[in-house]
Amino acid sequence: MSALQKIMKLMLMEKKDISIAVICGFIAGTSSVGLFAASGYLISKSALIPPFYTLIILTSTVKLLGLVKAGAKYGERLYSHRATFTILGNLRVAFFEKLTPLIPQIFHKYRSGDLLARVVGDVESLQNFFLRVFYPPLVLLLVFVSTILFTSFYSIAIALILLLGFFLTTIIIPALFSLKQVKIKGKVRQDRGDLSTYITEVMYGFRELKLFHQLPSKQQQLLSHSELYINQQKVENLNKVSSQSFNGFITFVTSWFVIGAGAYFVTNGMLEGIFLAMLVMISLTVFEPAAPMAVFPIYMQESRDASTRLYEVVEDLSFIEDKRESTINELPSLAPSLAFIDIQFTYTGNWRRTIPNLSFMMPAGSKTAIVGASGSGKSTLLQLILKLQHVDAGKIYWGDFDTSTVSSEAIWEQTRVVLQENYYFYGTIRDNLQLAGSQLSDEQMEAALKKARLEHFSLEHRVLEKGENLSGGEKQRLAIARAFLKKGHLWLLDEPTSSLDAQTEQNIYQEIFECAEQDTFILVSHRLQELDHMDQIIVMDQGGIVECGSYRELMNKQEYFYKMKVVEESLL
Ligand SMILES: Nc1ncnc2c1ncn2[C@@H]1O[C@H](COP(=O)(O)OP(=O)(O)OP(=O)(O)O)[C@@H](O)[C@H]1O
Repeated sequence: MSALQKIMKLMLMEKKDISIAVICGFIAGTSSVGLFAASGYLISKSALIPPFYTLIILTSTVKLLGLVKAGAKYGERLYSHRATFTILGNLRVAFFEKLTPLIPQIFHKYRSGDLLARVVGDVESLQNFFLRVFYPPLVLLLVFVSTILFTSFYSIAIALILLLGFFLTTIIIPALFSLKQVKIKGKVRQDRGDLSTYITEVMYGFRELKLFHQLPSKQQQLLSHSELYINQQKVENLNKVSSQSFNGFITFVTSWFVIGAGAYFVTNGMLEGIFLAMLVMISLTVFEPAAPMAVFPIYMQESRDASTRLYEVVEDLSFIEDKRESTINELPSLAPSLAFIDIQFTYTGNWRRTIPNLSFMMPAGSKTAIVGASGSGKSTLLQLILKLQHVDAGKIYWGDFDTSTVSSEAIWEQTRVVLQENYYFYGTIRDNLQLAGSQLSDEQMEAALKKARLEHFSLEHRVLEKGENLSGGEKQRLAIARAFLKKGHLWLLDEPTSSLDAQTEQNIYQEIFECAEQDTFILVSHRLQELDHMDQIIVMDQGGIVECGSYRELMNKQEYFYKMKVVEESLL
C-alpha cells in the first residue's frame, strides 16, 4: 500500500463529514449554475413581456436558488474544514504512535530539526490532500456532468464546447503547470528541512554558541537559509497563481465560443434565441468549481511527497527489524535475575563493535556494580536491558523470559531508572515527580524528596525547562526521588550521584539500599567508593568484562580493580 493510500485510509475514518461536504458542494455548484441559468432566461423572457405570473415564478426561482447556494456553500465549508482538522489530528496521533517506539535509534539517522519539519510541515501540507485533491474533483465532476446533460437538451454543440473547456481547464493546463512545479517543490522542501534543522540547532546550542562567540556566524547562516526558503516559496506561489490565472483566461475564452456558436445557431434557426443568454450564463458559472483544478496536480504531488516523507521515517526497515514481535506485555512483579548470553552490539553508524561478546549473570535480588574506564560500554549495557538499544546477537533473559519477546513497556514498568542525563519538564516539582505515577499523594512525594535530601523543596517549587533553575546535584536528587516513587524491582542507576558531595552521596545511598533491599540492583559508577557491600563488581574495558567478583575477591586478586582503586586513592 502506498503512503498516500494509507493517508486515504486514515482520511476515510471521517466518512460522514466527507460525504456531507461532497453533497453540499454538489448542491452549491448546481444551484449556482441554476441561479445564473434562471437569471439569463429571466432577462430574455422579460424582453418578450410575458404574463406577470411568469416573471414572479422566475424571480422567485432566482431568489430561492441564491439562498440554496449560500446555505450549501456554508455547509460545504463547514464540513470540509471540520473533516480536514479531524483528519490532521488523526494523522498526527497516528504518526506519533509509530514514531515513539523508534526513539532513540531514530536520531542516528534523522536530525531533530528534520523530524520536526516532517511532523509540522509535512502533516500541514497534507491538509491540502482532502481540501484540494480529494473532494473538489468529485464535486466538479458531479456538477459538470449534470450541467452538460442539461445543456445538451438545448444544443449538443454548445455542450461539446463546454466539454472541451472542461478538459482544457481540468486536465491539460494543470498538467503543464505541474511539470514545472515538481522541480520547484523539491527545492522548497529541501530548503524547509535545512531551515528547520538550523533553527533547532541554534535553539538547542544557543548557550554554547554564545560562549564560543559563534552566534553571529550561525545567525548569518540561519538568515541566508531563511532567505533561500522565502525566495523558493515566492517562485512556488508565482507558479500557482500563473496556473490559476491561465485557467481563468481559458474559461472566458470558452464563454466567448459559446456566445459565438450560440449566436450562429440562433441566426440559423438551430437554437431558440430565448435560450442564448441562459447558455452563456451557464458557461460563465459552470467553470467556477473548476478553478481549484488549476492547482490540483501541484497539491497532489505535494501530498504524495509529504506522505512518503512521513512514512519513510516510521517504516524505515533499519529501525523496524530491531522491533521483533513482542508477545509478553507484562512481567511478574518480582526482583528479576538477569542473564546476558553472548551478546554483541554496535551502535548504528559505528565501525567498531561497542560490545564484541559478553556473557554474565545477575541473580535475583543481587547488587551489582559495573565499573570501568569511560567509553567501556557500561551505559550501553543499561540501554540494552531497557531495550532502548537492541542487541545484534545473543540473548538477554529477564528471569525466564527472553527479552526479545518482551515489550519495552513491560520492562520499563518493572524498572526504576536514573540515567546520567535525565529530563526535567517545565512545571513544578510535583509535575516532575508525578512522572513516576499520577496517583501519588503529596505525602508520598514529600517523603521521597526527604529521602533524596531535597526536603527544602516544596511540591509547588517551579522547575524551568530541562531543569535550568536546578543545580546539577539537585537535578540528580530529583531523578533519584522519582526512582523512589516509581514501582518496579529492578534498579538501574547510571552515575546517579556524580555531582553530589561525599556526605550527601553516602546518605542517599543508604536510603537507596534500604529501599532496594529485596530488589535486583545495578549501579554504574566511576567512583570506587561504597562498593564493598555490593554482591559482585564487574569491571569492563572496551565492551568486555575483564574482571568480576566481590569487592574482597577483586582486592585480593590485585589486578584491574585493585589498580583502579590504588589510582583513585592516590588522587583523593
Ligand atoms: N548513541 C551513540 N551512538 C554511537 N556511539 C555511541 C553512542 N553512545 C555511546 N557510544 C559509544 O559506545 C561506546 C560505549 O559508550 P558508553 O556510553 O556505554 O560508555 P560508558 O562506559 O558508559 O562511558 P562513561 O563512563 O563515560 O559514561 C563509546 O565508545 C561511545 O563512544
